This record gives sequence, structure tokens and C-alpha cells, in this order.
Amino acid sequence: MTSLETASLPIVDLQKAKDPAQRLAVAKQLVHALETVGFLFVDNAEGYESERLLNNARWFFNLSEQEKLLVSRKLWNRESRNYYRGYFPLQPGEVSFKEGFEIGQDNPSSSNSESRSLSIHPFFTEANLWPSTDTEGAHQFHQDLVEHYRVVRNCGAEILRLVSLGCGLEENWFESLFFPDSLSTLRLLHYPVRGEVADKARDGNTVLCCSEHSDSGFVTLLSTFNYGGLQILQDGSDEWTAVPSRPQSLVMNIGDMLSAMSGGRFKATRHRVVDTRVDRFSVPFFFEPHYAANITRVMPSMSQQCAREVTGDGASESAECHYGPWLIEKMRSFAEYREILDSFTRGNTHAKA
Ligand SMILES: O=C(O)CCC(=O)C(=O)O
Ligand SMILES: [Fe+2]
Repeated sequence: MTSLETASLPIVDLQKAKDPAQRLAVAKQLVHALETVGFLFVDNAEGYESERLLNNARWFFNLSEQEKLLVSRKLWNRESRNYYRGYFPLQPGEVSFKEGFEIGQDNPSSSNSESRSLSIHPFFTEANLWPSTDTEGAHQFHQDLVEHYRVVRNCGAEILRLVSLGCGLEENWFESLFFPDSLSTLRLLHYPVRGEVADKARDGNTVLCCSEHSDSGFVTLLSTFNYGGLQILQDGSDEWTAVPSRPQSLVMNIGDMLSAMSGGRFKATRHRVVDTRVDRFSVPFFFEPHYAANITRVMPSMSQQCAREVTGDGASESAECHYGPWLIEKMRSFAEYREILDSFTRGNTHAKA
């Protein structure tokens, strides 16, 4: 067995980026990281409190199964009002061995007129579910998560300003895709130590707890705290390398959509999580466009193949494709959503799940 190499990830320092004399150099460093490794560390994200976030993740997953089911999606609790955001339990027998809790923007401002004219899908107007304030610590948990959401959303916006700058574009080139109400998702994850390992979770001597994938969206800002387990497969390589822990930093990578918008110049690097036999927590934030955002925009000076890569062969170069409807179609490819989505299409909003 060959030993696993540690990936050497670039470090982008957002504190330095605030200095006008260094901003362009940081922006270029960021663009270079996206063109090569596709993964990097982001240092000094303003307001980021790693330990507080980890404590919140621990607090949540320590709740009883009963309390967690009260904030779960309808798929796991028929009484729930939510189809899209909320808690999801472990799935024994699957490759991925994790439970999670997802929120979107809390109390979004009113949808912009473009979204209204597209009649936003009910999935995306769901209010977040929060543990009952009768439980000690629940109020603080709610406050802290909303604050972390704000911090990483602002960090994502700053990252995209730097990406634009580093590519020679106006810093606000991406802005209209994300504001006012982005569909961004914050996900708390818990990977417990597993007893029995399903055969399909084995890759040779390695046991996986999150299967190999690339992210689908724009920018992911991930907290891994002091945990190992995350591995990446760099473009053109057939060897997995380990992402070291850097507890005060965010791990950043990009998804297929930003890769496509860059004409393939930026890498949406494949990654997975291996079982390190420890109780593991992580918190990804997926910085996503708003419902009506036209995702067929191609960054100027990039290759023009983007529209077809993102939206499939049906799209013409001039056709617009909006993020929300695109995401719904993508979800339809997952069995857990297909039936629910079909029943919405048939007009039955009381679908059984
Ligand atoms: O848990 C991790 O470190 C990575 C999770 C991940 O890749 C994802 O949720 O997309
Ligand atoms: Fe991922």
C-alpha cells in the first residue's frame, strides 16, 4: 500500500487583501489556486469563530433523536412543515455515514421582482427549523448559526470580488447573481464512528464516510476544525492526497457551476472523506446564487462553452437559465426528492414522503 501524501494547499489571507497595496497580488494568488489545485485555505475571514461553531455543531448533534426529528425534513418526520431544509439522520448501509442539519438565509428580505415573476418554488421559501427554545442553549445556537451564515456569506462575496479582480474584471462582476436573497446553504455535519462498515463504503483498505464528488455550485467554505479525513483528487492525478487540518482557517473549493462559468479554467476538484475512526464534525457553507440569477453568464475572456456545460445540450448561447429552476431539476435526479417534486408539479402540496 502506498502511503498517502499530504496536499500542499495555497493560503489566501483576507487580511492582506484589505491592504490596497497587496489586494491585486492576493487576487492573483487566489485565481492561480483555482486554476491549479482547486482547493485552498482562507485565513482571517472577518468574524469567523471556529471554536464557537464547533461547539454549536456538538451541541446540536448531542440532542436526543426525538429533538432532532422535530426539526427534520418531511422525509423523516411527516409532521414536519419542511421539505428542503432541516435535519437528516444517518443512513446505515450507505457509503456516506453522516447526519446533518441545514439552514438557508434566516428571514430573507422580500424576493426581488425577477424571482417573483418566475414564481419561486415553495422549497426555497421555507422558513428554517430551529430546536425549541425550551431546550437550554437553543436560543444561543440559533443566534450563533445566523451569525456564522452572515460571516461566511460575506466571506464568499469577498472571495468572488477577488476572483473578479484577479481575472481583470470589475470587482462586482458576480454581485448581481447573489444579492439580495441568495439560496446559500449552511450544513452542520456529524460523522459518528461507525460499527459495521457496508462493503460499498470500502475502497481497498480505505473506509469512506463521504463518497467522492465535486460540489455542484459556486464557492464552498468548509470548516474542518482540527479533523483530518478530507482528501482531494487533483486534476490529472490518480492519487488522493490528504487535506491537513488548519483549525482557524476555512477550506475553500469551487463547484461545477463556477468552473463552467470560467470555461473550465477553474477546477472543481473532486474530494471525499475517509473514516479516521474518530467522531468527526464539519460545517460546509455553499455560497449559491439567488433564484432568478442567470447562470449561463460566462466570464469575459473565458471559453464560450459554459452555457452548454451548465445547462445541457438544450441551451443555446443566448438562452438564459435561472439558478432556482435549474437546482430543482438537479434535485429531481435524487430519488429522495423525485417523488416530492413530482407531487408539487401535480399540484399536491401535501405530498407524502
Ligand atoms: O465533511 C467534509 O469535510 C466535506 C463535506 C463535503 O465535501 C460536502 O458536504 O460537500
Ligand atoms: Fe463537497
